[in-house]
Amino acid sequence: IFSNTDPRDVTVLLSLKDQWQNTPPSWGKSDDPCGFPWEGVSCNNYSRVTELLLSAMGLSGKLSGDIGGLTELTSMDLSFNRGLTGPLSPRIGDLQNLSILILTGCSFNGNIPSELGNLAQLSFLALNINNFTGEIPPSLGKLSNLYCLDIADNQLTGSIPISSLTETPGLDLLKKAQHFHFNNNQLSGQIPGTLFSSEMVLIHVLFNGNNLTGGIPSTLGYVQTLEVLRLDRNALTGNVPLNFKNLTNLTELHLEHNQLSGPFPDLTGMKDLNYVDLSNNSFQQSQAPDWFGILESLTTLVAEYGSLEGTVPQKLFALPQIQQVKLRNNAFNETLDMGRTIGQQLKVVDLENNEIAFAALGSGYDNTPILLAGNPVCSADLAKTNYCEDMQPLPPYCTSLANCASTSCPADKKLSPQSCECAHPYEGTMYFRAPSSRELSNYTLFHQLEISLWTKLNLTPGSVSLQKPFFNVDDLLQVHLAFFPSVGEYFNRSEVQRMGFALNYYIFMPPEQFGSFYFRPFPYTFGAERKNAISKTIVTAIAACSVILGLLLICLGIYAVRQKRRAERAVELSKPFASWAPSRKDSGGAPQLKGARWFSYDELKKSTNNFSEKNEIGSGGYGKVYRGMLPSGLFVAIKRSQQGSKQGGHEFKTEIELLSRVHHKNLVGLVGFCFEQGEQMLVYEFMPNGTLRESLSGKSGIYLDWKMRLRAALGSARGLTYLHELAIPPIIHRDINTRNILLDENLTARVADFGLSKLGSDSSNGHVSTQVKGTPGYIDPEYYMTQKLTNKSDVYSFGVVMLELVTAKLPIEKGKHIVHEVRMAMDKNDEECYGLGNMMDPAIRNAANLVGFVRFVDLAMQCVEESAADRPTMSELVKELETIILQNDGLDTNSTSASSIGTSSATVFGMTKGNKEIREDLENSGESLPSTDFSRL
Ligand SMILES: Nc1ncnc2c1ncn2[C@@H]1O[C@H](COP(=O)(O)OP(=O)(O)OP(=O)(O)O)[C@@H](O)[C@H]1O
Repeated sequence: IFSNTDPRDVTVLLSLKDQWQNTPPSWGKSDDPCGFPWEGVSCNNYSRVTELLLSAMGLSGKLSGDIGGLTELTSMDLSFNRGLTGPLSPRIGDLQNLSILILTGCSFNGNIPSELGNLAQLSFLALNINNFTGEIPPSLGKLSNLYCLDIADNQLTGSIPISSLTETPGLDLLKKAQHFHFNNNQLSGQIPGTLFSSEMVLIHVLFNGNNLTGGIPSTLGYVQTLEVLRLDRNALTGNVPLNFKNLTNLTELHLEHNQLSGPFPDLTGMKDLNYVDLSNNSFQQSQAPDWFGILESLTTLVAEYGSLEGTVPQKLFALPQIQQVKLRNNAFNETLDMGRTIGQQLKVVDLENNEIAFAALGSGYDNTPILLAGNPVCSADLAKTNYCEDMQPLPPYCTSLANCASTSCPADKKLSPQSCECAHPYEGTMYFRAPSSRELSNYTLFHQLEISLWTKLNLTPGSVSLQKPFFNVDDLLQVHLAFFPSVGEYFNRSEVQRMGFALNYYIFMPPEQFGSFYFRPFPYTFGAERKNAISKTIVTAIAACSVILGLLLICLGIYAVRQKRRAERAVELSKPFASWAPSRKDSGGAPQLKGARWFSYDELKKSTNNFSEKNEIGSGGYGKVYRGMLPSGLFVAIKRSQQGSKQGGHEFKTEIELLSRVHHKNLVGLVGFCFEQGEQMLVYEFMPNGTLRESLSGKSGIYLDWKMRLRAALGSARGLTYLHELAIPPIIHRDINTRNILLDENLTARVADFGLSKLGSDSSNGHVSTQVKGTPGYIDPEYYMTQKLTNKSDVYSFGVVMLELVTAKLPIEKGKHIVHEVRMAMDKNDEECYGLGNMMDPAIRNAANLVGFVRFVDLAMQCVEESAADRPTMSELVKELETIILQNDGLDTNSTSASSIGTSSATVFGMTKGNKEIREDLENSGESLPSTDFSRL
């Protein structure tokens, strides 16, 4: 029997299936996990399994050595399957192609196998939240490509291994690592001085919650890239190194709950520091340092249980970002004078249990709780005032169920805030490591989080419930979340998998104020399994048929009522658009569109021949795409959103307002939109010559020679430059790939699909408030890890596009990433092909002279530099591409139309299409076009 799966891999998967309980229902339904896909299994063109993604599937059992047989595996994610137990087999070290290994939130125990050190490709290793014991294997130091090492929340003991002269490896060799997450273990001994050096690029060093002793090594001060440093809750002694003040990129510093001594730390140079906690140490008695009043980014200053004396500096309260000043249990003893100007964001000043005898408090900060209980002033001037009482904090935020009146649900279900119906939500806890706000009752902030969750997880607006946020013992903001299905009571497996993936792979990014996070889902019981149980009961209880029939009728009744409610809800949801229809006089809510117009549903229906299959030209994340012809004869591409991808009315409005403002010859323009009869459609200019990918794969019949590829690169780079630098507000595309670069009738490259784009940030640090997924293979690894989105993330994706132009290969083929492959193959001594002879697209390899080839490849490789700071900007890229094009016979760089190069008839082998040809296509396909339309041709 023909099978699409390599028999070796079938054997391994069958063995896993036997060892595990609760595998997805599709497992075992066929003997061909690639061909008749088993959920969570992905394969390459060579029938080998490359991905095993089974996060939060409720799996239980062991992971035996058989897994070592999946030798082409590049990604394995078994996270949050609490039932997975037992030790990790050393054979995991046989997975030579593994790049991502995520076993977070399972119950694996025993030692971390030292064989993991053999996985030379590994870039992401997450073993956190398990029961691993023993020491950190020094062999992990051999993982020279490792980007993230997360072994937090285990029971690891021993010291942190470093390399030695006897050639034992150690973690000091991990020069590419950006994340050392070792927190909440039982690690002991000193933090080795040689662990850190100036060559390292660490962003997060999380060593909190261990038993580390000795001093903080001054070498940490050399790691200039550091952004978050957590050494709290250890037993560290000695002085804070003097060179700490040079860590100018640090945003968060936790040194609390240690036994540090010496002078109070000097953090003067930390201009980006926004959160600092130095509480519960043994620093020398001193006045408050100068930096209290000069760190402009500071939001939270905590230095409780110390021996600061003298005055609390006035300037501290005037810092522009300051929200919390927590200095209780110190020895401040002079008059408290907060001055006239206080920061707009100031939420709490806690100075309880100091020795303040006088306070000059004006009226400017009536709304800021100032806690002074336990100071002499409370027995004198301020006695019996609010300042001296225990303040009751406002209740924390909870998603409102006020609309659902007093509806209650059985114990196993919960009330959906969106439909007010009882359902089985997908639940979990989200932990935020460094939120910039400490306000737990802030409606706007938490509601924004809900909106970003339902938008990015493709859920119905309002279907996220967020309960009682609080700061836990680790000072992480902990939030309970429940996601409700849009239809019915249950999510299906692929929906749960999709949400789990988005939340665990940082594809979802919360609003900027929340910063980095991790998510721990609760096990989910799927509806189908329940139904199975029910159906067995039915079989054994055939005699009760009539009762069941009766029940069914009742269900039908309930269904009808629900449908009615849902319809009412849909009407309600579209209310913001009621004023859009041109017939309405009220234009208060009308979108501010520039050059795009409103279409009625009937108009678009007619233009696509009733959305006929023949008019379908593709489909993507948003929904199906149809070709349509307007009465004017203009061809358009109509993107019709499918059920899951519909947005809230206001969001849709904001999006089209944004899209309609963007006009550039290298961008696919928005012609209009439709928001009617429950439909959301975007109408774009039609690009008759398909996508760049279709040209490179030969599918569209359009052959692009070297010069045309250069033009395509320049054109799309110009389009992107416009988005980044000229659009107001600036836009980061976020999903640049060769499917989103289209070719118009002149073969000019036009960047499309801003559906995933959101407003770029005006601020230079490039944070944005929401995040969306990009396309695997094109996603900037730095963005992926840090969740900080900048224009440079587009530059990375564009670099991948440039490599595709050279090789015609997909960015990930046979589990290998194009960037890595090109980097390995590059050979500066090979003047002609730069070492890429075997990788180049044969269609251009044999051409006589590829002028500027080496420069082009170099440029592409700069774009895909690991660190965003090393990549060029889009406008720099445009200049470089123009220079390369000029080298090519002094071509006119003003034309970015690929066909305008050279003698077009000689270089364009395939037929390119213009409007006329499309019409002919339609006629030949026998498709009926509205006669009125035809007469205008
Ligand atoms: N303006 C257009 N003109 C012509 N064809 C288009 C146009 N826009 C999209 N298409 C076609 O429709 C297909 C689907 O496009 P769409 O943008 O919805 O998805 P995608 O970019 O392939 O994937 P994703 O939504 O995941 O980014 C494209 O591959 C392309 O063939």
